[in-house]
Amino acid sequence: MTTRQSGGGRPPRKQVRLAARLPGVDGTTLRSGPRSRGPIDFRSFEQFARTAERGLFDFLLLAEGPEGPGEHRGRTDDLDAVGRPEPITVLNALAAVTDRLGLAAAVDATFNEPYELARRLASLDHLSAGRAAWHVVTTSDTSDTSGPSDTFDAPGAENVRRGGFPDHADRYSRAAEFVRTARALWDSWAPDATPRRFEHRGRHFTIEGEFTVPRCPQGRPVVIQAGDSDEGREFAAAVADVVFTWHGTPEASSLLYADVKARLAAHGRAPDELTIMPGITVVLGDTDAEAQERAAALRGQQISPRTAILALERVWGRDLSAYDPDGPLPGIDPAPERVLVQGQGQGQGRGRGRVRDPLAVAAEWRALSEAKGLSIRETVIETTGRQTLVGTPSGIAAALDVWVQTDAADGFVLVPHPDPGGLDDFVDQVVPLLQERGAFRTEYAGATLRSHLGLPEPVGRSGKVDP
Ligand SMILES: Cc1cc2nc3c(=O)[nH]c(=O)nc-3n(C[C@H](O)[C@H](O)[C@H](O)COP(=O)(O)O)c2cc1C
Repeated sequence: MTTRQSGGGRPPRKQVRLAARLPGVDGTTLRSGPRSRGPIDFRSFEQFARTAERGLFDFLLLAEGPEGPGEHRGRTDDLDAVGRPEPITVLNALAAVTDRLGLAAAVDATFNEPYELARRLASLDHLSAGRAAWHVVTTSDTSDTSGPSDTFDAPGAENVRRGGFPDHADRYSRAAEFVRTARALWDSWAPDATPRRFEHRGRHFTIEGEFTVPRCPQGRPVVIQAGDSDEGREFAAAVADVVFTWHGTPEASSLLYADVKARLAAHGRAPDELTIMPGITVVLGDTDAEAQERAAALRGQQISPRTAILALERVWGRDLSAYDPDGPLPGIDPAPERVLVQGQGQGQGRGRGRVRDPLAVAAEWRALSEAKGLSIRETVIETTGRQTLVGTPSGIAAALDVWVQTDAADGFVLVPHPDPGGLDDFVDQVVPLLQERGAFRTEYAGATLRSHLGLPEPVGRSGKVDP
């Protein structure tokens, strides 16, 4: 949202939105070290949530995918969360140890059902007194290791798939109808707190009855969207309150920002009814050089020799286990077809498959490796990293503020690498500087997530929706 705040005689200033994301299936989080308790321990979630609330963040987002941990030729990826709890359940527990922080869960609109999910989200909204959000995800049917490393893969969705995997457009059409149906259910209680019958007949769902959860404190939980395709952006413009993106440079982000905001008018919405928040990873240091050193050390930890070979095999589509990670890239070309590395069943590792355009990615990697004299591992480190901002707290506060003031973003979803503790430095060192700049709140003004985001409470309607 583009609320502006004036303080200390300064002109009104667009406010930066902040949120934090804890990955589910993942390829970037470092859970090693003496303080790490692993991805299933509630205390890890609690620590993260308390830090985000101390930083006055709008919300904490728990990522999720239908797939199990990323696996390749029978071995689980080094950095994947093996054993992770179901996000909405965790958020219900977090509601009891936080007061103001918004609580957002990624839940797939391809594999769930509106009545059940609407109930679970409305229940979370009641238990948290108005802090629930739903990140509506649809799950990709391909992965692309040249982009973010935690893409979400259909091949891993066998554990929940019913019949064939729907194509891209169908997934979005189901998601749009899913959200409309869920909203009709949330709206189905009359203002005098009596339930009314709902009825929905559509292409994907035909349901009727009475919704069992009373109208929730926010009216409707906040809706977050992240897909980047044309359909994904249209879907966001039609239904989302927040867009979460991976466009991690101001240039890329401002293009997306202008595009998505321009789509709102066709849906009868104003630009500030949708908040756009790129996911960013920040590495801090007392000096720029120290921050760079720390960033390099983190990348080295993330890309072990084994992970480097694995990333290479996903591009080349061949068994490259005999290659030395500290040696040069393979002279042979990637396998041309979309066949996958031999080994498990059809040969595809779960969770992450082959990149979209292997020949182009291989050519890019080779060019980089030759130009800079990089080994396999160094090339993977250089090409798959996602450390958006590396620098001093003041440099980073200034950069974030500029992104927001120039409408390249409305705010950011922080995705820290080390867990736990990855968010503390940002909250302790960068948040106060954003506050000094008059670009970030110094206290929560309201109690609900809608109020943090400046969104009005929606007006309840009848239980009928258009298909
Ligand atoms: C920033 C971002 C975060 C995402 N987070 C999740 C997630 O937590 N779980 C999931 O299953 N899919 C997630 N997705 C996948 C999207 O829901 C969607 O399925 C995918 O991006 C394909 O749609 P598109 O072609 O419109 O981009 C995410 C996508 C993006 C861009």
